[in-house]
Parts: sequence; structure tokens; C-alpha cells
Amino acid sequence: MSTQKEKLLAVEDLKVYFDIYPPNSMPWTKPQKLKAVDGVSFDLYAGETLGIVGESGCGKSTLARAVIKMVPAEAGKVMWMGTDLLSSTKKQMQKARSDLQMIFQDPLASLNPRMTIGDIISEPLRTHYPKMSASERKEKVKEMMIKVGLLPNQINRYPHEFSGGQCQRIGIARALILKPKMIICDEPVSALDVSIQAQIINLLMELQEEMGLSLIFIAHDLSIVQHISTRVMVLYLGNVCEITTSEQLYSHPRHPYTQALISAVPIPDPEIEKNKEVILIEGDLPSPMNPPSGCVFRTRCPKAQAKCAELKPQLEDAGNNHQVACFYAD
Ligand SMILES: Nc1ncnc2c1ncn2[C@@H]1O[C@H](COP(=O)(O)OP(=O)(O)OP(=O)(O)O)[C@@H](O)[C@H]1O
Repeated sequence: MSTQKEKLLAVEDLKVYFDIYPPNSMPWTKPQKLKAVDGVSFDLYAGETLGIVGESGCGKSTLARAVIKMVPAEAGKVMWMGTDLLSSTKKQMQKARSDLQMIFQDPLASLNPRMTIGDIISEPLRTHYPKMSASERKEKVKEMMIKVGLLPNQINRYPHEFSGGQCQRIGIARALILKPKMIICDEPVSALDVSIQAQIINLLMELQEEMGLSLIFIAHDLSIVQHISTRVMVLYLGNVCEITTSEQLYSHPRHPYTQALISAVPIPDPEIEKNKEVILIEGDLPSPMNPPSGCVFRTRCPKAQAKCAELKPQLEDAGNNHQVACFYAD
């Protein structure tokens, strides 16, 4: 069970707000706050994959970037193996960075077009081990290229000479070269063809097993998240609705938002697919600059009551490794 494993990461009440200036505003106009992440808490255990799902704009990427301090947080804690990264010194952060890596959505755009792939993959080694000899670096890069399914004789080629799937393999090699403990994968396969998606997902799962990695896996595709994740966290408008094991989430979703999301996942059996009920979520996603009071999902929720407008439901333990933030959860 995940709870018996070493806790690597504990995110506590993390808030990320962006200052937004209205169009044609004056220099003295005060910015409005866009609440991209509004009090998110979760843990990550050694060797597990935590999937993060939710519709576009719910704060998945911002949350991931705030964890590794790529965007500044307004409040909260990001405890990495006992140290709060948000209040850590530059030196502590640099040390933690070698354990925390990220893979991005657009594989080609995330690689510097002017650098050879050998230089791209070895860049973290040059930063973290400046005294390492060039020949040792090259050896390590070649080893890593083989591990991710690239040919080592392509070390002097440039990113534009590779396909999207190969570019993502280069991104994975760069993320793995320092032998990190955790990798945040921000929609790593969304920009790839379906057949290539499966290859990259399988590669990530093999490498995770071999290197004992923990993954945070962000994706729109709920079937992919179900396949790869140990546990899944559902976000809505910068808030966590539900966290549980992948199995529980897909077989017994308890939050009305999750129930709607899961009901839309296609089922391979045509008979079951034909007869299943898809729950439609009415209305548009509210603006994160002016989120609803109380429960942020209440304006679109079929179960909303007066209480939902007054109080914000907190994530509560519902047993069976299941946490739900809803007063009327199933
Ligand atoms: N740098 C920024 N400045 C202002 N607003 C931002 C910035 N980055 C993100 N946002 C806003 O924060 C909210 C959350 O965005 P984010 O990209 O984290 O969502 P997401 O769930 O990852 O979406 P997607 O699935 O489309 O990538 C959105 O309303 C977005 O417009």
C-alpha cells in the first residue's frame, strides 16, 4: 500500500495566484487575482505514479510548475523529503532540483534547436557536476540514449532531425540523466500520434520500474491516466475534488464532477458502451478570477444545496484510501 512507503513529497495548502490587469488599465489600476491553484494538498510516495486530471484551465500545469518553483506560489508548503522548497535557499533548491525533473508537452519546442542532442541530454550533468570530464559525460549520455531507445551514433544530430516521439525520448533522457527520484510529466504524450503515445507510456513505465522513479502524470486522457497511475487526483478550478487509487476512482467515483468525467470515458465493449449513461456537466467553467463562493463546482453540480454556497467542502477521508471534497458525495 502506498501509505507504507516513504513519503517523498507533501504539498500543503498550495496557492498560486496570477496578477491580471484589465485591458486598457491605468498604471495605478490594481491587478485582479486569478486563482489558478487555490489551496491544494497532496502527498507523493516513493515509486508511485500520481495522475492529475481535470478540464483545461483547472490548474494542472500551474500546480506542477509551482511544485518545482518554476512559478512562484502565493502561500503553502512544498515539503520535499522534509525540506520546504518554497522557503529553501538557492543551494538547497539546486540540490533538490537534481532529484526533481520535468518532461513537457511539446517535445520539439522544449528542446533547444541550436544544440545537438548530446549537448541537450548532458546539460544537467554540466550544471550539477561541472568537474565531470567530457568523455565521462559522453559515455553517460550514450548509455542513457540506449536506455530510452535512441541510437547512440545520433548523438551529434539536432532536434529537428527527429520525429515527435523521438524528441520526447530525448526529453526523457535529459530528465533521467541525473537519476532523479521524481519526474513530473506534463501531458507528455498529448502532442503525439496514438501509436507513439503507447510507446512513450510503456517506456516511462519500464523506466519507472527499473529506476524506482515516482511520477506525477498530468493528462487530459482519462484512459491513459488510469493505465499508468497508482493514485489519481481530480482538480476543478484550482481545487482538489477527489484523490484515491486509480482502481477506486474508476470503479467508485464519489464526487459529482469525477462521476461526470468518468462517465465520458469510452468503454471498449460496444454493448456496455451503447447502454451506459453519460453525465453531462451543464454550463461553462467559471472564471478563476471570480470563482463561486463555497464549493467551486456548485454552479454546475446536480447535487448542489444551499450549504454548498456557504461553506467550502474540505478533502475528507472516506475510507478505502479515498478522499473526497463534497458534502453530498456518494
Ligand atoms: N502565466 C500566467 N499568467 C496568467 N494566468 C495564467 C498563467 N498561467 C496560467 N494561467 C491561468 O491559470 C489557469 C490555470 O492554467 P493551467 O495552464 O495551469 O491549466 P491546465 O489545467 O494545465 O490547462 P491545460 O489542460 O489546458 O494545459 C488558467 O485560467 C490560465 O489561463
